[in-house]
Amino acid sequence: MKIKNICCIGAGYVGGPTMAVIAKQCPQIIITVVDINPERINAWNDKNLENLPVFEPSLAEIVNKTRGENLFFSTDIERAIDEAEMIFISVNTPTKTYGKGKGMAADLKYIELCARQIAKVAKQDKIIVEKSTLPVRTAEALKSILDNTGNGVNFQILSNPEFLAEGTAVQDLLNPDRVLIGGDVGSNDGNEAIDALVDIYANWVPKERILTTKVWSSELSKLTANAFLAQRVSSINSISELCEKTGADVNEVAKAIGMDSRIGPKFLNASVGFGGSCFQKDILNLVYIAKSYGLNEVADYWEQVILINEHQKNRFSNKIVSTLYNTVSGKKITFLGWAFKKDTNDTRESAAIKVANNLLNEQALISVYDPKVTEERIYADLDYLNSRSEEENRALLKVDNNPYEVCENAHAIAVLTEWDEFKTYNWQQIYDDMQKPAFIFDGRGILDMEYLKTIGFECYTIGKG
Ligand SMILES: NC(=O)c1ccc[n+]([C@@H]2O[C@H](COP(=O)([O-])OP(=O)(O)OC[C@H]3O[C@@H](n4cnc5c(N)ncnc54)[C@H](O)[C@@H]3O)[C@@H](O)[C@H]2O)c1
Ligand SMILES: O=c1ccn([C@@H]2O[C@H](COP(=O)(O)OP(=O)(O)O[C@H]3O[C@H](CO)[C@@H](O)[C@H](O)[C@H]3O)[C@@H](O)[C@H]2O)c(=O)[nH]1
Repeated sequence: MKIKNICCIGAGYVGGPTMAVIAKQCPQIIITVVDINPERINAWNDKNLENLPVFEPSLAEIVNKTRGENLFFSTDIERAIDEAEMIFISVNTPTKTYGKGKGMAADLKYIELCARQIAKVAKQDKIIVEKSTLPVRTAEALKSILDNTGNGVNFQILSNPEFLAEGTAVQDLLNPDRVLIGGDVGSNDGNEAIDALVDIYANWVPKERILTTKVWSSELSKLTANAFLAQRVSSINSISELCEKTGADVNEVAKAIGMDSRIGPKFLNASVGFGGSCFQKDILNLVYIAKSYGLNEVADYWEQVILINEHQKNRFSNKIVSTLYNTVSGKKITFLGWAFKKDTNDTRESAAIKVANNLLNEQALISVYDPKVTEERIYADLDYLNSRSEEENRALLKVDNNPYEVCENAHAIAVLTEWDEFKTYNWQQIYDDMQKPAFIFDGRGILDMEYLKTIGFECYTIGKG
């Protein structure tokens, strides 16, 4: 079966870039990305490409080329569902904030709403593709809703988890390490559905990189991949603390172990802690699933990855306070970076939020500069914590869009995101305009500390004794 019309429900960080790349690589397929949030859809349709809701290198060029040709963004969800032969579900699956599994399990209410809407509208057979990250065996629940509430049409459910990382989304989508497709491999209809999705990816992904599995393996592989990646970050971060005590250098340790081909060099950058919308949420979900099967040792093992990450963020803010003579009350501390990593405007679970909150609890005055994150977003992140009133957050934390002004009169600078531009600043000028001693805390290990010391900065880098 050759797919000619695709609908993607959810126009977020995954739905938008993923569909833009499929549209670019498959001009023969019409793709409509729909969302319940009209502001998001308007932003995707904005003539000014600067206003797209997701910033990713090269994304605007691809949207510019495909939008209005074979890529469409719309709020008319029913129509898009009706017209599509294949529907990707790419809605958010955040950690539950209420009820059973609160703070651990994935909240599947948005997924269920999608399933019910598809069931209501669909009048012809459809292939449903889970693009969102879901707990293992969600496909079963989806199938039950679709079959029991639908109009008697046949639904095939595939799991096709997305492995793109933000900041490199377009590159990752164009050149994925692998594409994973789980389906009902035991039935003809299941295999036909799998083949239809394989055919789409085969337009640009070499066949040997398209892996087909049972649905459950595919769903669980996504959670497992994120758990392994985050585990590497927590492992090196735990060693960073030991480096600081012993005089070892975490970069040297990372290089030395990474040259072992069994370990490999990637994902060994010590940092102020991992952020992003996925790692924490997906590991908590894995822990919850393990517990729900009574596998307490398995759950405890993975939970430790999160605990080390919390510790690393707290350790960084504690270091700032202790270095600044045990008080930051009334002192200006400048944050360079707020996004959870460079080359994205996404701030979900960014380490900067937790570090800021800790320092605000100590009555610090924080000023933030990030090249891509808006003031509105930064305040929304802080307000969401409910630690203090909105007025207090605005009084204690300021946002500045000039990197030099934001550092003026600061007692300390903290680097929270590894944006490349921070490396090329005129650090002498920044030093001259700061309070003395001028402290700098590099939470990302990107600055040339030897050079900064010659200027006169008092320097701290994570993992350097
Ligand atoms: N962000 C990433 O880098 C990434 C990578 C791989 C996988 N994932 C997974 O992909 C999924 C989506 O993540 P995201 O970052 O794109 O989330 P997001 O919050 O950016 O986007 C989700 C969108 O879905 C919309 N939505 C929710 N319910 C809807 C409904 N019933 N009908 C129509 N639209 C609806 C929301 O309005 C929102 O715009 C999650 O499961 C996530 O774990 C994310
Ligand atoms: O050596 C490293 C590597 C990463 N990080 C941090 O870890 C977080 C996550 O980074 P990254 O994995 O690059 O970005 P994400 O967009 O969160 O991507 C992860 O989460 C996605 C959502 O599930 C998956 O699709 C990707 O494969 C997976 O890498 C960020 O805060 C990074 O700064 C480190 O501190 N040190």
